[in-house]
Amino acid sequence: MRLEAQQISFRYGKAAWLLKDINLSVAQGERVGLVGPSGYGKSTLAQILSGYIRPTRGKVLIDGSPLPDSGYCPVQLIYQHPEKALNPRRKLGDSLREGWAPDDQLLAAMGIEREWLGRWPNELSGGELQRFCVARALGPQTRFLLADEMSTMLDVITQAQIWDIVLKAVEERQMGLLAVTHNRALAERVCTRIIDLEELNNC
Ligand SMILES: Nc1ncnc2c1ncn2[C@@H]1O[C@H](COP(=O)(O)OP(=O)(O)OP(=O)(O)O)[C@@H](O)[C@H]1O
Repeated sequence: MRLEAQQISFRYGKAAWLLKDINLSVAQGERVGLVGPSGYGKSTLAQILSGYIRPTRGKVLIDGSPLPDSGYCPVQLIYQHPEKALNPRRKLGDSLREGWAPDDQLLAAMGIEREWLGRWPNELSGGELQRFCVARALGPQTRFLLADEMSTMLDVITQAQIWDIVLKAVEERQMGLLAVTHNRALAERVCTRIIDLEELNNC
């Protein structure tokens, strides 16, 4: 199984081109780091690869077919800002179970307390919310996980716990991982290959 960006170009409205003729591919079981300076379009590319925004030109393919228009997307994006990824009008337990129902073992491993499931998103810290977003993205149909600065806002111990869970899931289920980060040391530690967006982009 392979996630591919073919000749992706993107601009926000009439602004200058942000991404031009990007080609990249992530294979099943591969862990790829996407690095590059701030503002170069890493998050935008991650949103294109997971189907949240459509490229101005080019295609995103999973095993040669476009991403599904509806239903559970096999490419799951974990945003840098969990508060933007959760519906403020849904209790956390309902948001968590949108795509699948994580078991108690995973919730405990993620440090998610049962009592939090009945709370609203504004009643938890950013780090606590991010644990929900990670758990939600690890559904059984996930084939590719895109982690956009997933752990930046977490303390060092929680960062390590969450990366440990994610890397175990990636390994056990042979998912592909694309980790967007400013932190080259982190990319070198967790990834099998590193792509620099500055080199990939033809703007
Ligand atoms: N919704 C939007 N509308 C217009 N411009 C946007 C939008 N989102 C991002 N941009 C602009 O696109 C550019 C790329 O943003 P993006 O977040 O993709 O970069 P990034 O490489 O992930 O940055 P960082 O490393 O700082 O998170 C920035 O100049 C940003 O201001």
